[in-house]
Amino acid sequence: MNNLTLRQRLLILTLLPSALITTLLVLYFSMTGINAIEDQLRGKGLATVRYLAPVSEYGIIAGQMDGIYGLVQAAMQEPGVKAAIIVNPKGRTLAVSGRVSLPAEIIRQHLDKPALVAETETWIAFGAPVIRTQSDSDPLFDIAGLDENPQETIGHVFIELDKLDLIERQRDLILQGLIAVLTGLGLMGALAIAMADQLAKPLQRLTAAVRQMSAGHFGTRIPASSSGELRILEDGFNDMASHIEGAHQSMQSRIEEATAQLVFQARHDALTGLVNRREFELRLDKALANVHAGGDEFSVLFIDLDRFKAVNDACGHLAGDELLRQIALLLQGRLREEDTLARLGGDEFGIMLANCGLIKARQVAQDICALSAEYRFVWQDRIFAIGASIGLTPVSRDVREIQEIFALSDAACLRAKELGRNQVCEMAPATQTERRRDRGNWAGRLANALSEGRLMIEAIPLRALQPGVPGGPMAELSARLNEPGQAPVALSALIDAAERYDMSSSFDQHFLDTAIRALARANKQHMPMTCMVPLSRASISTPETGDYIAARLAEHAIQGEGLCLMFSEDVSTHQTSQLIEFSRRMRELGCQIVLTEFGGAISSFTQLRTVAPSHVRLSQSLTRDIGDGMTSTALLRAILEITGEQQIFPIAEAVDDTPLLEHLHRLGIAYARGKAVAPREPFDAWFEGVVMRGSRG
Ligand SMILES: Nc1nc2c(ncn2[C@@H]2O[C@H](COP(=O)(O)OP(=O)(O)OP(=O)(O)O)[C@@H](O)[C@H]2O)c(=O)[nH]1
Repeated sequence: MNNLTLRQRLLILTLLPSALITTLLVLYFSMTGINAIEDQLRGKGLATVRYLAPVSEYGIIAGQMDGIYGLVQAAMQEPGVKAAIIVNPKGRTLAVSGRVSLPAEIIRQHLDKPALVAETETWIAFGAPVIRTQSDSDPLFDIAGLDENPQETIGHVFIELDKLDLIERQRDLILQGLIAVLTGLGLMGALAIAMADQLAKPLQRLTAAVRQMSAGHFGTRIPASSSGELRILEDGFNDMASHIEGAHQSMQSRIEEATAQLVFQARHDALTGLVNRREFELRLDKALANVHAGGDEFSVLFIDLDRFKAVNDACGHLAGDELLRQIALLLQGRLREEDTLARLGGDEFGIMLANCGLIKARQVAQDICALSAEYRFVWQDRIFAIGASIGLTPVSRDVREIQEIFALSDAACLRAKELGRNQVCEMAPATQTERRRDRGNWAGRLANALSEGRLMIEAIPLRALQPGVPGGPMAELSARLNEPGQAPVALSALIDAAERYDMSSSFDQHFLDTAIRALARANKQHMPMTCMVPLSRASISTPETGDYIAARLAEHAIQGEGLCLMFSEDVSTHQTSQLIEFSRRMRELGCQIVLTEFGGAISSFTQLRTVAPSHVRLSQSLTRDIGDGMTSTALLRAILEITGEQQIFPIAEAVDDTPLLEHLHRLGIAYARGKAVAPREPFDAWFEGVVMRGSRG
């Protein structure tokens, strides 16, 4: 019963009792009808013999066989009579008509009065005595003995009635009963269905509408077509649905607004509203792919403002921010719609000049130089002159990946600074021949640096800002290539070169060896220590990296505890499955994973679940504007909440001044690194001084 719908239940409840009552009533009336027909037949039989007996008297007494025969013939004319017999007192037949079924012993029996004498399924027989009655004429006939016995039985009459007619009528009666039952049931069924529909249909509509609503179709409404309480329910549902839909729509639009804002923030710089470095990289990537596909070549400008720090130092960061905003407008004014202007960080801007060769790009860069030189920044009663050092790179098919554009433009910009600022320097991508030569050069330089120990490993110390986070000496490993007579080469350029010339694994192994050796020594002395080792993209893809780490840990008989392997968020986005597998293996060894550049994009949050890092190093774009940037603070708070729930420690980088450090501490950031924490130093010096002797930090 529980599985039945409301309509079915209503139908059962109304139909079942009425069907029962109708059937009983019809049965009762049919049975009464059948009995009446039987009584009628009996009455008719008795009446016939009652009539036949006296009229036969004279014929029997007078022995007029013709008369008696005439009587039985006449009886046969009655409808339903199948046989008629007149017998003498001894049962001998005097006259008979029809097909007699009565047995002889019944015919021979003596009857006192008219009675039913026999009955089968197909016929019924009645008999009556023929009694001699005294009449006025009797003495004339002088029949002997009449006086003495006036009630003498002088014979019997019998008639047999056919019951077929009776059966037929009974059958008709039952059939009529059945028809009555079925008609009644049909009518009641139709009535019950109409009633059930009237009640159940609106309720079914309501149920379906509630289901639709709970499935998220908030526009669902039902026709308010019922009356009474059902109408109140329908109207109430529609009102409720309207309210829910309204609330949902306003919530949805707020979510969409917030999402759009987040997406915008993830792609734009909060201070200037320009696209940020990440978005700039994406657009460069797209444009480069287009060049490789035969599309237009383009040019890239890297701009580093000159003497910007002086504004900050003299008038504070608010003034510096205002200057950055004004410069953004100044630059934008010189560009076309199809060009992209981005703030890459600090006082650095990037420009992608669409469909623009070297000559045209040179002109734009010169114009920007001139504009920047002419520009004056006025803050309160002070006026500042700044300038722009610009690195220009024309991008052709010779460029293989955007890292090359960054390296070339960076180097060109640096050169412009070195040559006296406010000027344009160009760096064209290497041709195939130059590349081969360069490869030889770099490969040799890196190989020599590794074998001759000229690759200086440095420690960038970290400080725990919160009381509850794991403490102890902690440092991120970095490297610098020191070659005689050459400017030192920074880590990013080294990693770039190592990746480009397939030397990543030797490079990474050098880092790993340094860290694992130090961890083993610290372990022996029971000194706590954490080393964060940056690994290249290539290391993720090869299982050999995991094997190498496992082998080195085993060789020094230590667990991976204290060894944190660092990957940029970019690696985790593009090589997610490899990173998941790698981090699983590392966790088995007791090592931890650090994701860097975290929070620059929404995709970062997905990595938290898949990669399950122990630490995240926050994107500089999040902490740079923290002093006055409400958005960054809000974003940081959101990140802290999410990472806090998952026991992931956030690290802030480039923390160069004490106010920022204090601000981060107040916000709840777990660790910080930068000039305000401790300067970078050779790893060995840090290890001996901070870890082994505990003299600093
Ligand atoms: N006001 C403000 N200052 C910033 C922001 N981001 C970075 N800075 C500061 O900008 C300065 C950039 O340093 P530099 O490029 O060495 O300064 P500079 O005076 O332009 O030096 P040159 O490029 O050698 O001429 C640093 O002092 C940063 O602290 C920011 O968003 N707002």
